[in-house]
Amino acid sequence: MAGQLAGQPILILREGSQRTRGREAQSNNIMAAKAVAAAVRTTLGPRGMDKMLVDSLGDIVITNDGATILKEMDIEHPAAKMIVEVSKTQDDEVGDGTTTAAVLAGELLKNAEELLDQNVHPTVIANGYRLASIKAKEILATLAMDVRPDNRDLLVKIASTAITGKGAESSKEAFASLAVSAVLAVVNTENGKNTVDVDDIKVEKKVGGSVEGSQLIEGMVIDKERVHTNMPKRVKDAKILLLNEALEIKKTEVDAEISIKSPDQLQLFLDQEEQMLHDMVNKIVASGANIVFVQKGIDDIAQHYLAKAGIYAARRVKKSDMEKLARATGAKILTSLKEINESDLGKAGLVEEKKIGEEAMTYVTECHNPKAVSIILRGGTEHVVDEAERALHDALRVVGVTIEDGKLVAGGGSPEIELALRLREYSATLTGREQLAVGKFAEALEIIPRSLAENAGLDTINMLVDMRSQHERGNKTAGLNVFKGQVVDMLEEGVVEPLRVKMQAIDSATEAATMILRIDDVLSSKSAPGGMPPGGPGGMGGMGGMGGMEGME
Ligand SMILES: Nc1ncnc2c1ncn2[C@@H]1O[C@H](COP(=O)(O)OP(=O)(O)O)[C@@H](O)[C@H]1O
Ligand SMILES: [Mg+2]
Repeated sequence: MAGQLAGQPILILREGSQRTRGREAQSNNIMAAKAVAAAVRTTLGPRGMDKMLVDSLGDIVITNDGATILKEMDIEHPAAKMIVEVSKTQDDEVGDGTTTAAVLAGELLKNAEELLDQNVHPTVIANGYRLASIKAKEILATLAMDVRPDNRDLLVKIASTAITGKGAESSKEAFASLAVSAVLAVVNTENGKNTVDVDDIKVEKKVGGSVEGSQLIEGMVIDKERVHTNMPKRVKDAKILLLNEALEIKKTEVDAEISIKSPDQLQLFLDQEEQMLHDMVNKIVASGANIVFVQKGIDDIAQHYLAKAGIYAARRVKKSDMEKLARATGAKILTSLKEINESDLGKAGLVEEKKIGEEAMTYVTECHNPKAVSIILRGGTEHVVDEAERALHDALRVVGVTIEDGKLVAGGGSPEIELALRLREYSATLTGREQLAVGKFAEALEIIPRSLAENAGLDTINMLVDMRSQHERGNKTAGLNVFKGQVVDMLEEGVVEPLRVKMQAIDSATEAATMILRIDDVLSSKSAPGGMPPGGPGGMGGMGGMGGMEGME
């Protein structure tokens, strides 16, 4: 890269660096971002298709979830990565609407390009988009309806909308109801404000059975069995010790030498080891604990003594499970047996080993903290259980968000059509070129109902025209029944979503689109990972089994 000053070329970038500027840089970025959006667009809605993703090790993920698809795709192009970020932000903030956000961002950029072609300056477009998004959120707020935590039916509808088309289809109602019960169990109310942390809900996956066999347990379910068959299977009034230390003697270092000269000495050495283990167990017995969860290992001899003392013990318990057990039972996680205190023990009414299918698990119920709940997720194969888990995640998050905000909107493309209509009216009140940008923003929103129709194999133009005319007549919740191919009232259909999902989708899509638009210079050093690939625009590495880049317009 060389500039020209008094005939003397000035090198400002290291040799081998790449640089694209101006309109070319914009086109590159927009094309890459659009390609990513197009890749997930066919999954949108209840009748969207699934993607099969194959990673470099041959592991397969089959999913309909936008955030998961984009996360698994090995994307290199920097602008394309920004679209991936959009869906990640959406997932972090609200847990649903990840495809919507990415698709909307792609469409905003596509429409911006049309304006760029008409020589509208990117800054003007970005400003117009910003104005439009503020207005859109204002209008959206007026479309929202109140929902109270005790309106269980409505919450079930929200959960069920979130999981429509996500593999849990056959048992949608039961699954949605399970999600609602779980979330209601963990709601925190402080000063009249509800908060939900879905991490309080422990999801334990178990392959086998069917999704309908999934169940809610009031308490913790730990995927571990007791270590010794002589231990009790069922312990009432459990006093629980959580230990992050191995109940083992640290093995002597390989190069340390112990010189044992006679059989007596060896026996002495072994006796001593056994004594140390016995002492450890005695400390536990003295504390009054009758249940021990150990994050590390338990020596055979220690197991024997624990069983003799009538203590139920499980080993190699996951760190995250230890933390959840601590919260559920009020126990402290001890790092050493030295400082053991009765007050460090947790409490639960019942701890027992139960079988799920073939495998034994530990159930900790009637916990000290009644808000501890677990869901045991069943499904025929690993792929089914994994996709069910993603569906459950969406359901839990949307119900949680709705309980926190108390606001919902109709789905099925109805809010987007209404917003498009009203934004067009709003654009008429503006002057200058921002008006054009607001108009394009309105148009971009219609990509959502359009994709819902397209993915259902419906006549897109007819459906859109029908929806628009219903909204013009004041039916604000008219949307698409994708199964019947009719425009109907989405509230009556029970297709409802949290307000926050739509708000966030508009926010993050606008933000990413305007950020990409403002870039007019891409400098990438040769070796930087994630730099502009030599292939030029849309360079995406290893798309796995995605079948390349379909739907590039
Ligand atoms: N039964 C239904 N009928 C019509 N539209 C629906 C239905 N259920 C969900 N939708 C719509 O599908 C869209 C969400 O699709 P989804 O594939 O879950 O993508 P996202 O990742 O954006 O949540 C929303 O616009 C929602 O309103
Ligand atoms: Mg969804």
